[in-house]
Amino acid sequence: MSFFGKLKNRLMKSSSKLDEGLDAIVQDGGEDAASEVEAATNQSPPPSPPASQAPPASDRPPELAKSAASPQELSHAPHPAEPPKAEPAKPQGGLLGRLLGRQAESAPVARRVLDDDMLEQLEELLIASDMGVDTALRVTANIAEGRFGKRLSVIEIKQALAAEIARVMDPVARPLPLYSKKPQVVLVVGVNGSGKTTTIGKLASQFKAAGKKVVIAAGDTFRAAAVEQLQVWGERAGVPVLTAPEGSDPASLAFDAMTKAQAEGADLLLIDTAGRLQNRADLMEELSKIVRVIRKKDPDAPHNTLLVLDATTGQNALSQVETFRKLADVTGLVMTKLDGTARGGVLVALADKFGLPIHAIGVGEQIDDLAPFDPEEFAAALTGLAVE
Ligand SMILES: Nc1nc2c(ncn2[C@@H]2O[C@H](COP(=O)(O)OP(=O)(O)OP(=O)(O)O)[C@@H](O)[C@H]2O)c(=O)[nH]1
Repeated sequence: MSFFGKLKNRLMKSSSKLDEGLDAIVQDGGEDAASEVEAATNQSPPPSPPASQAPPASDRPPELAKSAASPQELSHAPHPAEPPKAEPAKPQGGLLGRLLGRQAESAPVARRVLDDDMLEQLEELLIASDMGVDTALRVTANIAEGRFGKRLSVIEIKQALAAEIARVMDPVARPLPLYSKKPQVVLVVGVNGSGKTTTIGKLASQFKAAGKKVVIAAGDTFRAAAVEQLQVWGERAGVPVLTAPEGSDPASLAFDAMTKAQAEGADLLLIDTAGRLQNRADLMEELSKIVRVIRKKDPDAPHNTLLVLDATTGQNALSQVETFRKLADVTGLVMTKLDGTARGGVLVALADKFGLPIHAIGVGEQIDDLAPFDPEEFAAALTGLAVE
């Protein structure tokens, strides 16, 4: 199954929440437009990205190019600002109905005038989906522009919402940059349980599969279980994992790993770190010592500092970004566990508030459940617009 298919299926909780909420908002104060011949389905194509911001297909990583809608599909998609064209209803009356020349009436499509009341309900729905107050207000204000006072169907609102979400997310959708520098050092930070180890395993395996030589340093030396878990991932990926005795200095392990990676001509060195936020001063010192030590070997290292966030923590992810930006020079984000959470909206809030690159998202525990972040796919999946 394509990653888009997985994303769509696994974001069901978030999208069904928005789906149902939008349905309820339109029904509440909506009028049935039974006279309009329009297919009552939410299976419309994903909205086209805003023309000014859509990246050319050639700029996308191959994984995304594969899963994104084809140019033909996109060219058939209605512009988010325009209501979709009415499609002739298919005869549904069954054999007898057709023999008798009768057709089932096409299901009526509810519409509602976009007024202040409806905008307020929309804001509340977006806030409930973890988009945060500021972002929810901005998104609804932009949806209202050019549509205020118009009668909208659920599909039209979803298309407008998806287009707006994609517009917010587009500037932050950046795959992990790869440099010619060897080894490229990637420091991975985040609270315990956010998915650092799993993300390192997935990244290692994907880069290895792409022909890169990868070394992993199990820098959370305080948790034997974390080290063991990383070893399992390393074995799976066929990547060496450097470990140190429990309780030993992670900076010294990072130094050894850097030495090994340089000696072996590795392309990538992934360094896991501890995530104990209980004592921020200790953690800050630990992280800055790792950085100091690896800079003795390469003054530009680490080349990336990835903050791994767990989507199920919702708004808490925002405060984690604030905290870790103080502890380390965070250069990009990875959001894990987007599967099975109703809190996917937090990614929109993160993009809107911090503008940090979102390099990848995780939608499961398997090795291939990590992919570059695609704003249009995400927006379509989150709003429930996506189709196979
Ligand atoms: N459903 C789902 N689970 C995930 C995802 N990423 C990680 N997990 C699970 O989340 C749990 C914690 O992940 P870890 O990778 O151990 O997190 P960590 O940040 O390394 O945690 P510590 O080792 O405690 O520091 C594990 O059970 C993973 O299998 C994801 O994208 N989706």
